[in-house]
Amino acid sequence: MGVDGSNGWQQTLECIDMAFPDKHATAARVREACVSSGFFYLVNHGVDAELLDDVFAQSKKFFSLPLEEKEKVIHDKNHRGYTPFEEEILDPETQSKGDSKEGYYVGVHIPESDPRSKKPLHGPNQYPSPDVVPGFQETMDHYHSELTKLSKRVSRLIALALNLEETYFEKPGITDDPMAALRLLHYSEEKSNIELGIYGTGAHSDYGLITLLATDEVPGLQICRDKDAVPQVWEEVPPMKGAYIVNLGDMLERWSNGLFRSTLHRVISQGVERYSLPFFFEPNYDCLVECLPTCCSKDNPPKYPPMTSGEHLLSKYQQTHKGFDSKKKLGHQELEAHRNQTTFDST
Ligand SMILES: O=C(O)CCC(=O)C(=O)O
Ligand SMILES: [Fe+2]
Repeated sequence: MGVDGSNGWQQTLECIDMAFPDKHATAARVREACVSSGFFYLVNHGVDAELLDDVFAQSKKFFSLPLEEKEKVIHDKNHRGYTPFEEEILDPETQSKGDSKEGYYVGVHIPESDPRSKKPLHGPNQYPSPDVVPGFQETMDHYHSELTKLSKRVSRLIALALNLEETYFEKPGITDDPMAALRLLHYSEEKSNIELGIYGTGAHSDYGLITLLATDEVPGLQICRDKDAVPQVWEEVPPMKGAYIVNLGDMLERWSNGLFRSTLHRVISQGVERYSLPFFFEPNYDCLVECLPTCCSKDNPPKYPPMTSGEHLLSKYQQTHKGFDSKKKLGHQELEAHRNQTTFDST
């Protein structure tokens, strides 16, 4: 194993060109990628390069503020706002301390007056004061809306790749009220050390439908195609300027009965600062995720029990973030009642 923790070899990931005119040919390549690694690059995606540069610039500005300023927008009960260094620990069994990164969540802005704001993880966004980071809110809201549109376009390719109708994931109840979250990430200069359990981001798979990740040009992301291999083989995913790195979340793995992979990944920091922007596109809170009829049969029964998107996200956030407690929002009984309602609604 190399000093950086990689195993020194690498297979190139698929690079999907969104401008390619034959969508069925593109979907076939997406299928290959989803089955073999659960990761692919995305180019010609239509997101304005200047907008992306602005988001990185605003993110740098925010993270360079003094801690006391950042703590004014510390993450709230809906998981919006600032998460300090080491607050998150994605792989507690392997890590000796939290991830060497700080973050900032921007979700779908739902005003308190909207009844949906009563649901866990739903509510207004937090933003730093415009006097402190001018233009932050406008830039982030614009980028969030562009990435929501792009995620829907990618979900169409994924639907075709699963032999479903193109708009399957856009049907009412699935992603028409998505829990889409943009996260700004800043990794410190702390060099990762596998022996000591110090990681930029501990090994994990993402939780939802898809993640669209933009990174700066500093390497560090690694994937492990087979989490059960002994020893695990980690491959680097080099940064590609202007491209997104798309990866699949747990919910897609469950929908597809394990055919499409939600692959383990981590960040090994090289001793230099790094900035990245994952955009997590998650189904509606109440969406029931269960094996698609086209992905199971008598010989291939469903491998996972059904669950709702909201339940999965809440349990993951509780496992990985020190300060997260969604029960602050709903009383336990209300949460139970809400769950029962959810299950009833979506069957
Ligand atoms: O920073 C990166 O490159 C990856 C971050 C990541 O995997 C995540 O936030 O889920
Ligand atoms: Fe991730």
